[in-house]
Amino acid sequence: MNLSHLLQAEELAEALVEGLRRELYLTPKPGLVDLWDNGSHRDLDLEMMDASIELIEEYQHRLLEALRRDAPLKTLVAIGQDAEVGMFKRFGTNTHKGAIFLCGLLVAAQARSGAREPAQLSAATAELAEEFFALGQVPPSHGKKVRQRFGRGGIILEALRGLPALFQTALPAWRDGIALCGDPAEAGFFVLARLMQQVEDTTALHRCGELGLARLRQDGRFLEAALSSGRSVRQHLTLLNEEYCQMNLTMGGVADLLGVAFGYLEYRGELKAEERAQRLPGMALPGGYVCL
Ligand SMILES: CC(C)(COP(=O)(O)OP(=O)(O)OC[C@H]1O[C@@H](n2cnc3c(N)ncnc32)[C@H](O[C@H]2O[C@H](COP(=O)(O)OP(=O)(O)OP(=O)(O)O)[C@@H](O)[C@H]2O)[C@@H]1O)[C@@H](O)C(=O)NCCC(=O)NCCS
Ligand SMILES: Nc1ncnc2[nH]cnc12
Repeated sequence: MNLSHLLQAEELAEALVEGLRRELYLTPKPGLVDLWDNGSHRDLDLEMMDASIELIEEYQHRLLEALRRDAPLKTLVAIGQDAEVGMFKRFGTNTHKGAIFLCGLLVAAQARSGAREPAQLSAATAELAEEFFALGQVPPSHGKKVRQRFGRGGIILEALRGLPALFQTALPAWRDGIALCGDPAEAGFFVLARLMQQVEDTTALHRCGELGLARLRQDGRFLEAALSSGRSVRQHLTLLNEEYCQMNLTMGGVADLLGVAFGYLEYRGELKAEERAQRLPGMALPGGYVCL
């Protein structure tokens, strides 16, 4: 394995873990676990999600170690599957199932390709995903049921297309959000709003069917419009959270992609640069995350 590619992959892995934390602490988020509540998740809480991110950090170390010794793809897959099983055993539920896969794919694609630009990494990710899915069957899952029932692609199509939600939705959304709101914290919500409009979230579909997905789209559009016109969205997000809890609606796929997007922006130096420019106060949260 090329040493400089490997170093890039190590940096990316570290940034992705940071990104997942940033997603978790972004508050308020409808239906999702955040600093204020557990959203529509009776089986999750903040402490558990924090511990789950630590588990992803350990998983990334194992993955990087395998990449260092040029292990074949089937070994990387086994490490990912092991992390997935370990997560379920430890927490009794799926905390970051999508994130394990997305982070593993991105880190391995970065190590393989040494991609410098998003478009290159997207292409390398698509290529790796194709090899990955050619290796074997995905076990029965909520996502599988949803793909069969609603004909939606979920995380698998997302990966095979080279993560357009990250490279074509979230990255431009961050830059648009910064240009419009001039504030990294608000720009984070801007990314959330765009992802809600674009992602075929199989968690939302599994829980609430097409109506659930349509609801994400509609609320994402409203949020984007509100943020674009400079309105504060906090109160509205809090109301949405109450409604999502009543409907049992959530958006685990959007959450994972948001975390991965924050991580990738961090890796590219775009996130910290904006925060420094704004001189955001370091909060009493690990890593100085911002709670709105
Ligand atoms: C390929 C696999 C990841 C399997 O995917 P599949 O879709 O078949 O399985 P799911 O169980 O549905 O898991 C996919 C998770 O991905 C997230 N997600 C959903 N939609 C999208 C999307 N459009 N784009 C990206 N990501 C998406 C989502 O994860 C989040 O939600 C989780 C909670 O989901 P769920 O368990 O359904 O939740 P509840 O409704 O709460 O369930 P109940 O408690 O009510 O029962 C949460 O964990 C978030 O992370 C989907 O869950 C995979 O199996 C695989 O092959 N893995 C290989 C291992 C690996 O990573 N290898 C290394 C790669 S090199
Ligand atoms: N904040 C969050 N709440 C619920 N599920 C998630 N999966 C990833 N992040 C999540």
